Amino acid sequence: MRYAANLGFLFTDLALPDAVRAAAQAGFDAVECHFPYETPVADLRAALDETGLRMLALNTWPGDRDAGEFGLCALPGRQDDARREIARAVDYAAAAGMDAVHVMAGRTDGGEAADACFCANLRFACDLAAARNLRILIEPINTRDVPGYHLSGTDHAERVLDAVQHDALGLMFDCYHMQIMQGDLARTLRRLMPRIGHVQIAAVPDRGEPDAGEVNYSWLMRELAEMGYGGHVGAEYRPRAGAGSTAAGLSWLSAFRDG
Ligand SMILES: O=C(O)[C@H](O)C(=O)CO
Ligand SMILES: [Mg+2]
Repeated sequence: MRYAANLGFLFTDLALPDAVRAAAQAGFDAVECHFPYETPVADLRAALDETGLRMLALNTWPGDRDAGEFGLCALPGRQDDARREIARAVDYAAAAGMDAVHVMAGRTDGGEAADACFCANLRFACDLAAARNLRILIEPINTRDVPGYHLSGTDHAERVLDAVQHDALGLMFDCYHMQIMQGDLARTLRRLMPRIGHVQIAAVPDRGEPDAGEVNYSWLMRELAEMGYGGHVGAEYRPRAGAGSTAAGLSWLSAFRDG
């Protein structure tokens, strides 16, 4: 299995280009990020070119997090803001040579208006992304960490994928969120494999290094390979000893690879 360092949580004591270099030094096969927008894309490209790593994906802008926003794309009445941020994310991802954009839904009342808004913005995003040879990802996020998040389970994600019906649209299956919300990870991954665009892991319940907690990821990664998943697995966890100690907590990487 190939592993990507999620630089939204790993090596965050470093500027993004240097975090890319640290991830390469640590032996990751790729990187992914959350919100790179303050980093000039030329600086990021230079680090990616220098290390030979690909940056797999970024997130659309979450909005005003101090005001409780965590995504704009399912918020009725915010279509202009959402589509501006989708366009910005697609432009940045294309310029950085990425594969995908994770379109963040946001906190809503969960009603039909929010879902219609989300699907319309996803169609906009998929058309924009497909023209740049990018994919769009949607990710169910657990409502214990993010109360009210519009997309929090795979049944709803499947309804959205069915409603949007676009080849560019895929499911980002974050095992941390899905273990909290619904469990049954292996069977759900196997059933949804044709629709999976990316997989992420972190320990449950503390979201730390994945070689601890209630999920046996060493076993699950072997199952994922057997299912035929050919993508990277995103290590999207918070190092227990702090971001400055990311490298010290990477014993799981070689252990998982050695199977
Ligand atoms: O938090 C997550 O798991 C998502 O992948 C994300 O990046 C939202 O910031
Ligand atoms: Mg995630």
